[in-house]
Amino acid sequence: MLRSVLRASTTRLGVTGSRFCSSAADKLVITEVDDKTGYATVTLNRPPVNSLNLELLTAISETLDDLQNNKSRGMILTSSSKSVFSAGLDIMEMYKPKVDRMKEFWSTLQDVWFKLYGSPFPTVAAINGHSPAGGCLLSLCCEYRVMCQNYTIGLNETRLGIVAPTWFMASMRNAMSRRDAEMALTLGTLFTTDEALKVGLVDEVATSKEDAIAKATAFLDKFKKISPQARSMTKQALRSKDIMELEDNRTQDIDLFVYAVTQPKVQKGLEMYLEALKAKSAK
Ligand SMILES: CC/C=C\C/C=C\CCCC/C=C/C(=O)SCCNC(=O)CCNC(=O)[C@H](O)C(C)(C)COP(=O)(O)OP(=O)(O)OC[C@H]1O[C@@H](n2cnc3c(N)ncnc32)[C@H](O)[C@@H]1OP(=O)(O)O
Repeated sequence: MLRSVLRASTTRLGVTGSRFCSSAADKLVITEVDDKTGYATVTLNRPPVNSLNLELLTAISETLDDLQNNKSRGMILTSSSKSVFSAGLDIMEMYKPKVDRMKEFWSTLQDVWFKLYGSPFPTVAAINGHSPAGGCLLSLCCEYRVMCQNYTIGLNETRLGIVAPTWFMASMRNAMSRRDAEMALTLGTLFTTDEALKVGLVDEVATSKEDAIAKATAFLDKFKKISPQARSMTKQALRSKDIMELEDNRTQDIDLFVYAVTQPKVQKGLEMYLEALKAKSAK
């Protein structure tokens, strides 16, 4: 039985909420902990497409802190949308940006990556909708991915004329073969669910969100008889090279992001992309 709500994270207005004080629908991230298993289901809740702006990233980051502080037994990451897991980074954070906010935005994305990619507790993404770019990154940070049928997933940055940072690339390389990752990253491939299964970008296919959560739970159950400490030390050792690489280059990575995104050519590209998205949604 799910009991809500472990932590009421940042609201859509960007104000930190308190425990149990307002309805889950107001929260950017909803955390529910199963009494029996101790697993937390973390639901991204920023309609319409869970695009990752500063406030949503802050809420995710705070949620990950809470789970770690509460010695979580496992986390399932999913979405409240019926058709989108996450549309990736909120393009409005990069289009005509204010530099200070942009730096905070990127630094918070780095925090989320450190906390999720390096989390001591086991993590699964129940991908119940499209998952391009930053959405794909969130799922790649998890140890296991279960994806519902008939959606798309991938790091499609090159299709937008931008370059995925090296730590995005490392996260993909950790899940699939180097060769497939190189092809996927250079082409900016958005895989269908079945294609993603074939290349190992996802581990299982589900018929519904409920089925995805059930399969995610079954994955977490596999660790019941494994020492949590031995498990987390093994995971962190395997991922430590990627983590240290970004730790050593955090500031340069932020500077490079600001430099790249503020280039007139990139701004023009983002403008055209936004226009195309708006025109599509207006149809
Ligand atoms: C070395 C460094 C070098 C260079 C550095 C440069 C850059 C740094 C790297 C940055 C890495 C970037 C990562 C990213 O995540 S970029 C974002 C990429 N995302 C996408 O391409 C997805 C775009 N969205 C879609 O394809 C569809 O929306 C989606 C997810 C399939 C859902 O489709 P649908 O349900 O039909 O919904 P709509 O398309 O109608 O969208 C509804 C509504 O949302 C707006 N929207 C969608 N996606 C975004 C987004 N990512 N950001 C902001 N807004 C978004 C869309 O415009 C609609 O708005 P409207 O007002 O018209 O309702």
